[in-house]
Amino acid sequence: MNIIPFPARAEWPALLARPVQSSAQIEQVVAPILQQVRDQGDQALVELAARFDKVDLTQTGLVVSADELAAAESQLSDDLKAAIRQAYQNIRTFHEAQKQPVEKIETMPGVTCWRRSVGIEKVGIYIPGGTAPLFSTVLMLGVPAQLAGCRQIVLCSPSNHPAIYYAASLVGVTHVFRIGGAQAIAALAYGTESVPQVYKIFGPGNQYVTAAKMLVAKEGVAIDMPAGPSEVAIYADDTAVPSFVAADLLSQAEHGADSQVLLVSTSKKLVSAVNLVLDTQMSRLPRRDVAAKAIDNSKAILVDTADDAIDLLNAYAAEHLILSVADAETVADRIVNAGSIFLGNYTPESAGDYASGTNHTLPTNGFARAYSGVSLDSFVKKITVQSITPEGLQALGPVVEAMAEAESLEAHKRAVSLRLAALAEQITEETPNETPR
Ligand SMILES: NC(=O)c1ccc[n+]([C@@H]2O[C@H](COP(=O)([O-])OP(=O)(O)OC[C@H]3O[C@@H](n4cnc5c(N)ncnc54)[C@H](O)[C@@H]3O)[C@@H](O)[C@H]2O)c1
Ligand SMILES: N[C@H](CO)Cc1c[nH]c[nH+]1
Ligand SMILES: [Zn+2]
Repeated sequence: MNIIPFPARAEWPALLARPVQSSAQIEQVVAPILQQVRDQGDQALVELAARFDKVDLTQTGLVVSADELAAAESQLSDDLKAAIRQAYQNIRTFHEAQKQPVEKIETMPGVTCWRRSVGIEKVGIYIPGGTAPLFSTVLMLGVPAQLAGCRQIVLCSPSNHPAIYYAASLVGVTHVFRIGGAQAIAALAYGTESVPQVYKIFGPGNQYVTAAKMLVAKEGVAIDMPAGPSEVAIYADDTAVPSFVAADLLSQAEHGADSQVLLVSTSKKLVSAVNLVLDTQMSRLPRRDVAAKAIDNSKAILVDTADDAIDLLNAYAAEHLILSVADAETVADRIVNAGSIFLGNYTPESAGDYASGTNHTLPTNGFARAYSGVSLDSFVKKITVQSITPEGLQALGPVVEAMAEAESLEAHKRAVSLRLAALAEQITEETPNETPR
């Protein structure tokens, strides 16, 4: 990996930029795909699958049948099924704990407000499968969808790996389609003869998938967030183990040539040791060509102080941030921009990718400055409810009347005034006339 001395702040934006195509370039490819699916529906999906995925959907069909889903179980080893079930359980436990009890709040006597969480009725989950069948993503999206009570969970993936189908059954997916890329996002956004239109689209994917999500979001379909090519930043000092650091860097580099990894350290010795093992480890990877390209896009940055490292990491806003430093928890408290943080030498990023319980669908390309990763909340809407007693309205009404009048919204004011007048009349009727003696 290229070793770079601590750069001047003016150089940070260029240095920390991800190796992705510009949005204008990628939209030129993706926009016509979206339009084709919108115009031609299923026929476009068949044509685009042949062009980009080299599959003939007229032979296999677009829809994955209930029988195919059920057959997946017998195609997996018992060990893999047990691992998937354990991951399912951990992810479920972590996401279930995100449920919040309904709390009714009295803002004034007689004025009560609360929020109800309601699962989004129809959601689409995209499962990447171009270069690797990411069945772990089925758990990451399906578990919170299931816990939220989403009624329709529509899964699209270009991969037909049985583990995707096995995990889909575990999380209660309702529809499965053999489609990938921008065309799958378009099908979920607009609907086709076979694919139901959904209200919100979730899931990671390559640059085409991510650009398609961003484009359909402009047209009113909700999306989780931009979750593009994977990345990791590692902040390591002399307490880090070079072979662990190298393995963590390669774990995200092997996702794709457009991935990026970053090593930040105050120790030249550590960086050199990591670089040495990195080459050896990389040469043994089946996906070494992909990883090597990602490593070419990557950097090791030498910093003078911990403060510089923390500033740089906050500016980078990594999808994943590993802190392999002596005081990892203290450093973590000072991180304000990251998708997910991994503390200490024995918390590999892969644990979060598969099975610790946290969600691996995370913002990339600096979007962690403003977005969170997927959680249970991503799959629910919060509906606010309020209830006001007559006494409550007598106290609150004049506040609303004064504000409505100042905004020149007479009907708003009247909606309160009429009720206050009716209450005043009732009170007069109910009060017995006092006869003077
Ligand atoms: N941020 C996250 O949370 C997260 C999680 C998991 C994976 N990822 C990332 O997801 C990505 C998965 O990418 P992938 O490619 O393996 O699978 P993918 O399923 O995202 O994309 C494959 C699809 O891309 C389309 N495609 C390929 N080349 C194209 C072209 N030239 N023009 C138009 N469309 C084209 C094809 O239709 C294909 O089906 C990786 O970059 C990985 O790092 C991110
Ligand atoms: N690292 C990916 C998120 O960027 C998630 C993943 C799935 N499988 C392996 N890794
Ligand atoms: Zn990964």
